[in-house]
Amino acid sequence: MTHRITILGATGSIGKSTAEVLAQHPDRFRVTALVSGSDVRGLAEMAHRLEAEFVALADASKQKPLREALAGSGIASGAGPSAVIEAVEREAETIVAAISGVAGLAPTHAALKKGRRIGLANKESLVCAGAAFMRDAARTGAAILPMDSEHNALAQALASGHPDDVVTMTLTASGGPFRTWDEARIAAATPAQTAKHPTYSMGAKINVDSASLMNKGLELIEAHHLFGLRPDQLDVVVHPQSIIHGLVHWRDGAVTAGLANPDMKIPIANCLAAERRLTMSVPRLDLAAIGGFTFEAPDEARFPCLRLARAALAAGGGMPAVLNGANEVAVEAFLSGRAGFGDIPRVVEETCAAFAGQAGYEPATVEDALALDREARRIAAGFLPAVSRPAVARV
Ligand SMILES: NC(=O)C1=CN([C@@H]2O[C@H](COP(=O)(O)OP(=O)(O)OC[C@H]3O[C@@H](n4cnc5c(N)ncnc54)[C@H](OP(=O)(O)O)[C@@H]3O)[C@@H](O)[C@H]2O)C=CC1
Ligand SMILES: CC(=O)[C@@H](O)[C@H](O)COP(=O)(O)O
Ligand SMILES: [Mn+2]
Repeated sequence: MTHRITILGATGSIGKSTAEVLAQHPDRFRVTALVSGSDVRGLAEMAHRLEAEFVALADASKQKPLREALAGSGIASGAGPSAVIEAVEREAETIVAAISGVAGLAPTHAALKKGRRIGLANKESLVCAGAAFMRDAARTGAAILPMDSEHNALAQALASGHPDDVVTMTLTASGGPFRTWDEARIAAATPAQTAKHPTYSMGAKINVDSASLMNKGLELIEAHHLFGLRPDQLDVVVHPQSIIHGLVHWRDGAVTAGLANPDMKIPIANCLAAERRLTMSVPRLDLAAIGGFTFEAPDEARFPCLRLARAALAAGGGMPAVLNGANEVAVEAFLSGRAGFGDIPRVVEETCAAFAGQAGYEPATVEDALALDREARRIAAGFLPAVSRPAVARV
């Protein structure tokens, strides 16, 4: 039977890697729908290539150019929030959730409410609304398949034993492009420098998160929700080679690790497979060629975002949503030149402190979590560096 796939975030790094996996199995998969933000040309080109049934852009102003780009193809299209929901609700066996940031939460949640199988790359959905999201998944029967490389490796390692026998889990971090830099150099880093990830080619936002180690903090929160472990059962080790992605430590002292070359096609293929694994044309892991693995403890003094994320996880309730919203505001400002790299942890810390009085508040629904996200963004924007205004000239 052909397996129908919908990709949310189709024109991004994960979306393109998913298309490469599908291209290796043209008889097995069919594309129901593709969704992106505003990239008309990229989406139309992909829709033609993958013979999608329907495409949607979140940007409602792009309806006309999208229709023109698809003219004569027979591919239906729409633009704006209702078109995105239409894409999600069309019949498909698996939805790949790969929109960047909390913008992915509402469409992913709409897929979850339909009880779909979800390949979840969009970690921000779980960070913002993890408890409500997982509760709704259990209620609707939606299967959440971890696509993030560490969580995918952990899910595979976990399958070798009983979940009640897990003592701890370790997530590995590449350490990012600034792993060996001193504090002052990190604080002055530029967007172009964050784009030089040592082991993966990824989108701009996750590149910044990886460079600040916020990505690993978000992943601890993601693991907490996916695997139901307490914060003290989750830790991080820096492993610059990105070959070991996650380790499960069992009660008898054994450790099961998930290894693979750093290539997102591998976890994506794992999520798209059914009972049997997909055959993938990817380079085989060659340990002798790699030569050695190294490990370091993460340095939370140089990378305070990891400490802040751990604190938000420990605080629980809505604090991870606040952390995530503040981080998105600060990262956006950094990427557009309105803030420095060193402003990111400061804005996140000040925003989390501003919400300390509401530490016990747990958003009961995804909508409540989104409301908290909006409020956190409003507060975080006030902590961004003041826009420099030209001095009034003497007349
Ligand atoms: N890249 C990677 O290797 C990994 C990524 N992830 C996670 O996967 C997610 C995607 O990352 P990545 O692929 O790198 O990101 P990219 O920036 O490369 O791609 C983001 C995608 O989301 C789309 N998009 C942005 N805003 C909206 C919106 N409001 N509505 C609909 N679509 C939107 C973009 O469309 P457009 O092009 O039109 O702007 C694009 O297709 C993130 O949550 C990230 O943390 C997890 C593990 C690894
Ligand atoms: C590929 C993937 O899963 C990313 O989330 C990756 O983890 C980023 O690398 P870092 O380990 O540098 O955060
Ligand atoms: Mn990851």
